[in-house]
Amino acid sequence: MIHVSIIGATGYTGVELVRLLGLREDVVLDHLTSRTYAGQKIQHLFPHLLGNVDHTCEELDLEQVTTDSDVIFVALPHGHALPIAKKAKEKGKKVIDLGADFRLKDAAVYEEWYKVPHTEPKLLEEAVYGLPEWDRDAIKDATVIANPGCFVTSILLGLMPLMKKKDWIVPNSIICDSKSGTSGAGRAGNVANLFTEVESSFKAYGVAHHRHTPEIEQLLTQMAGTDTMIQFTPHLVPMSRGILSTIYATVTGGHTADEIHALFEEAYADEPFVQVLPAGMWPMTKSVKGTNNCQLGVTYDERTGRVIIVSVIDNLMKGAAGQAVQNMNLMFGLAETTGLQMIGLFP
Ligand SMILES: NC(=O)C1=CN([C@@H]2O[C@H](COP(=O)(O)OP(=O)(O)OC[C@H]3O[C@@H](n4cnc5c(N)ncnc54)[C@H](OP(=O)(O)O)[C@@H]3O)[C@@H](O)[C@H]2O)C=CC1
Ligand SMILES: CC(=O)N[C@@H](CCC(=O)OP(=O)(O)O)C(=O)O
Repeated sequence: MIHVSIIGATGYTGVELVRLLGLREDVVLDHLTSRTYAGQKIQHLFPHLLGNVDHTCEELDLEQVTTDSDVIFVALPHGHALPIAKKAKEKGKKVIDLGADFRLKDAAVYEEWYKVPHTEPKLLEEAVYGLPEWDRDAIKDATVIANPGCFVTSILLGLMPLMKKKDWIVPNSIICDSKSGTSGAGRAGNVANLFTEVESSFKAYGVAHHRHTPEIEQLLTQMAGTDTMIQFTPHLVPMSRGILSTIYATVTGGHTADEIHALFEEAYADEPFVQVLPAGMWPMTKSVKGTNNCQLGVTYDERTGRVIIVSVIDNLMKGAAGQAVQNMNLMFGLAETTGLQMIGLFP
């Protein structure tokens, strides 16, 4: 049995973790924490859990949580995972942080983009970036996992086969244009995410300064082995879940559309959660809703010399809770797909 606590269980990613873990026979949910809803039953706050998860939300008692649980999922705003990971490490327990506190390897870069001091530089050094398709062996041995950002996951999976080839694309030619549903912004009240503001509308935000930019560049640089800079623009679209990223890059000479498509098919042939669509097919967010899947469409435009990749994920699943559970499975020596194999909803 794996003993689990979820810190921030009443947020969108926290409650998605409850959905994924609540009925697993190999998992015991010890503590579900929330400041606002402490003392209330989670199934009354979220009726989709009725009859399945009978826990009452609690204030965080860090001593208790790190005594009782083998692994602690932290689903809090950035900055808040640092003391939790410190205590868990002292007690020999594992942490999976869904936020950004352990993603950027350089504490100064984290402080510049997130505007909070990084108080755990040693843990940051030890933390493993939790993208299984990139380095699942490192995840198996990790004690602190930095679960990747949602936009970041869609973009990294879209570019990884090409980056690993080192010289198939011009590194600084990459443009990532991403669209997210509003659950990406979390559950906390915010005027910009009101139905009246979002409905029938579509807008760009964070243009030229979104905080996922350094995270994407850090991983692409590792994959390619050369400094890589990208242009990243996120957009907000009126849907609850889902991310669609359209990625463009200039291809170096001599590669054909068939060759590039074959590269993607081969790279992901054994990956349980990445599906490369047949040439000429393009993915849609609806196909991955509620699943841990990433679907990719890819082509090469010989006229412009650019590769075009379209990548879709569910931001709360492969972009957050699903990927976090995939990481937990790896850390505990389970089949990576445990509790995560599902077909999407349609329509
Ligand atoms: N939404 C998404 O698609 C994704 C989110 N993430 C990351 O996951 C983390 C959680 O995101 P999400 O679930 O969307 O966020 P939500 O805003 O939906 O939930 C946040 C949770 O944290 C608690 N919380 C909020 N503020 C504080 C605080 N100051 N101190 C302690 N607890 C607090 C809230 O409950 P209460 O206030 O009652 O304590 C709530 O349970 C964030 O770091 C986010 O960046 C990562 C990938 C995708
Ligand atoms: C639509 C929306 O607002 N999305 C969020 C990104 C999702 C998120 O929570 O950020 P992390 O993945 O880094 O944790 C944003 O742009 O800030």
